[in-house]
Amino acid sequence: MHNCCQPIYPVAGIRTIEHAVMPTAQPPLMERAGRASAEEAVRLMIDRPGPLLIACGPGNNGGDGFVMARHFMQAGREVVVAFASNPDQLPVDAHKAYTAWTDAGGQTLSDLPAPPPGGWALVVDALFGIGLRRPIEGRYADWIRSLNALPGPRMSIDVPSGLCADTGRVLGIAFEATHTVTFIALKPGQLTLDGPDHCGEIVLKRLDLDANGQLPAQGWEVCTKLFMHALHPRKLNTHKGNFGDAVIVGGAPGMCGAALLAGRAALRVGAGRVFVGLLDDRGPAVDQVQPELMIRRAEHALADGNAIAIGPGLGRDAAASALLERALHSSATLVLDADALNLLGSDPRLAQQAREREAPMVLTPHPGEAARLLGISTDEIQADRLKSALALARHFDSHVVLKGCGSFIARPDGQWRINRTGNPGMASAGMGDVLTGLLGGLLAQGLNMDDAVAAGVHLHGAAADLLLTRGIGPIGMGAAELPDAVRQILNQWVATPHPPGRGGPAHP
Ligand SMILES: NC(=O)C1=CN([C@@H]2O[C@H](COP(=O)(O)OP(=O)(O)OC[C@H]3O[C@@H](n4cnc5c(N)ncnc54)[C@H](OP(=O)(O)O)[C@@H]3O)[C@@H](O)[C@H]2O)[C@@H](O)CC1
Ligand SMILES: [K+]
Repeated sequence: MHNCCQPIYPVAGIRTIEHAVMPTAQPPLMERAGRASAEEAVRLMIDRPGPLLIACGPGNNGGDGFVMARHFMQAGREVVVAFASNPDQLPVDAHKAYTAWTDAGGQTLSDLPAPPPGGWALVVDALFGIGLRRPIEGRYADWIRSLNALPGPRMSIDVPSGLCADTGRVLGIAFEATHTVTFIALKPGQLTLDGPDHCGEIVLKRLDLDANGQLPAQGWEVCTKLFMHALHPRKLNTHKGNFGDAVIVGGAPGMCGAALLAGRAALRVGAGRVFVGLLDDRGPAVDQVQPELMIRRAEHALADGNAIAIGPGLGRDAAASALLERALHSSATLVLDADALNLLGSDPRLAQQAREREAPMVLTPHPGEAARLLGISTDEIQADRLKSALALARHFDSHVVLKGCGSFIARPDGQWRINRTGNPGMASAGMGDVLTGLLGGLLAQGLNMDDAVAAGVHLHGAAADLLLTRGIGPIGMGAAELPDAVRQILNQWVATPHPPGRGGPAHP
């Protein structure tokens, strides 16, 4: 669990911070970055004798690699540096680092050497960092392919080469790191899409800079500190009326399970009463697993709650559309998911009503639903998930959760968050319905939208992570298994509101 929130900057923000501090920074930032990388490498090489291999590229990322190499050589460790570029074309700082390396007696090889008999103690990728501008091909692609095939730990400096630091897209081919040492601040591309698969464990080295002090961040990592102030231990003198009424609307024929899953999640997150409105006339009158749920016909349920979550298994027929229209005209706080989003994407009139709605609302699309809402392809959504989430939040003037690896929370004012809990066990049917129910249940209890969305998304992933520790998944993890884990985690959080975690600045 992360209990401190880190600011996250796209490349443009990192550049702004660098330019502000570079002229006066002593020691220079590259010296700090190279030393910090060396410190981390030492940790990874405990009990691993033998030389380390550092592959240096044509820019300042390569410069970090030269500084790192120098530190190891001065410490008496054997280092092999591969560098295929013209040193005279290195940028100023990297050229200084190259010269310091060769002045200290270091050499470079223009091609990757064969591994020594006992293998490399560590393979370091200092080819490209935040300056990657186009897909990698030719010699560097061959290098990355060879490096990825080597056994043992693999460390990337700043960003795995080939990974777009802004979007998490692989441009051509990307280094598959087991560890990434990143500088100044986290970057969005490390935390979403293909970023987590390529970064491995991420270690942040701030280089003694206060990024948020230099440039107030728009984006933050979701952590418990963001929302714990809104979750309180229960007083003794309480009753169900203190914890709100959540309404789930959905469950067309063949899809009742989706609405029930959402209802169960709303109960387990603490809603006082949960009503499930089903469209299917022949749907169950009672949920045998969770008989606490009050099941009724969808059109009768809408009036019951202060928070309405509409969409799970809703379908897209005229009855579904009419229910959505009624929900949009209600004064309840709304969660829109699944077919509610598909209806908005296909009916401009409903979309207009959603845009004009004044009461708080959150949309929780997966990439396919987001694509329908914006009238573009799923690939275009995934090409820049942050940009897509922010565009949706602006368009609908509401909070948006763009689900997927590294779910983004976007606000209409351009602020955003990214969540790091969760695991691939969640790539299964019904997980989105559970999130919808969690949000409905938290909003019914009176949490404001910022707190409810951050808490719901974080809790959703943390519950799946708890199941993983019990050997449940990732393969075969079921959405119905999540609500009980949600209850366990939430009660732990409330009992211990400030669990120990990494150090670092608190979110303001
Ligand atoms: N600035 C600072 O103060 C600090 C920076 N730091 C470090 O610097 C890194 C950023 O350095 P950077 O800006 O030099 O970019 P970097 O990632 O080395 O790549 C640029 C080079 O790659 C080339 N190139 C790009 N794409 C390519 C491709 N597909 N295939 C082939 N070539 C390609 C590009 O060539 P060009 O596009 O100009 O032709 C250029 O030569 C940052 O991640 C951190 O590690 C730290 O020391 C802290 C202080
Ligand atoms: K790199």
